[in-house]
Amino acid sequence: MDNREVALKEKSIVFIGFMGVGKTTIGRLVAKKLYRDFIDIDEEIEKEFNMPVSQIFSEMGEKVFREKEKELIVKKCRQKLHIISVGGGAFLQEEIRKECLSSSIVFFLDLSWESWRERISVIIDSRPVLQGKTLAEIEELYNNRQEVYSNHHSKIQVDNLSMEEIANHIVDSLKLAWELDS
Ligand SMILES: Nc1ncnc2c1ncn2[C@@H]1O[C@H](COP(=O)(O)OP(=O)(O)O)[C@@H](O)[C@H]1O
Ligand SMILES: O=C(O)C1=C[C@@H](OP(=O)(O)O)[C@@H](O)[C@H](O)C1
Ligand SMILES: [Mg+2]
Repeated sequence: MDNREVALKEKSIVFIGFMGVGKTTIGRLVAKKLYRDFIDIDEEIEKEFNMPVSQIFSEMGEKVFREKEKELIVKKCRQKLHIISVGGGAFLQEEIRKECLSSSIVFFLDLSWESWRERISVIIDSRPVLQGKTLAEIEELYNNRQEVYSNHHSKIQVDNLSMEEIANHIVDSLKLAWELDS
């Protein structure tokens, strides 16, 4: 076993993608399958402020949320062997992108706009960024965000796949990458 293999296997895995594509649920499933710790950055931020994300936005402002988001992601990415789901806006910050891409394996969960649209009612109440926007404005945000998500190591198209299928696919591709690296 050489050092390169150990390094790749030990790298943390980070899930990115637009709000609602499944980063939190898939990340948790993958962590369970790999017997690794799961960290959801939004949940960590909520613990720090002892309030839900919507309340942090309304009472303290988005800037405070984004600063804490950056601080926590940079800290957690540097630790090895974690499975980390970051919020959909995290990769807009260059420092976060650079840190995640250099220290971790970044998976982009890609869900088409057509499929995403069907999920909106499930997520809208807990995503302050979506509130007060028309569907056309949300679509514009979705399109504008795609460029930052193109910064990844691996992409999985998640349309029409169950959470179990997505998690299994990710675990299989990781195991293959680890094997090829050995
Ligand atoms: N592959 C999937 N098929 C159906 N529903 C899904 C799938 N992945 C996630 N969901 C659902 O979509 C919603 C948003 O998932 P979540 O993991 O919170 O997304 P994110 O963390 O990317 O915002 C949840 O209700 C979750 O159960
Ligand atoms: O895209 C965004 O700007 C945000 C996404 C959310 O996380 P999810 O992507 O897990 O929904 C959460 O961090 C916050 O509401 C802001
Ligand atoms: Mg999430």
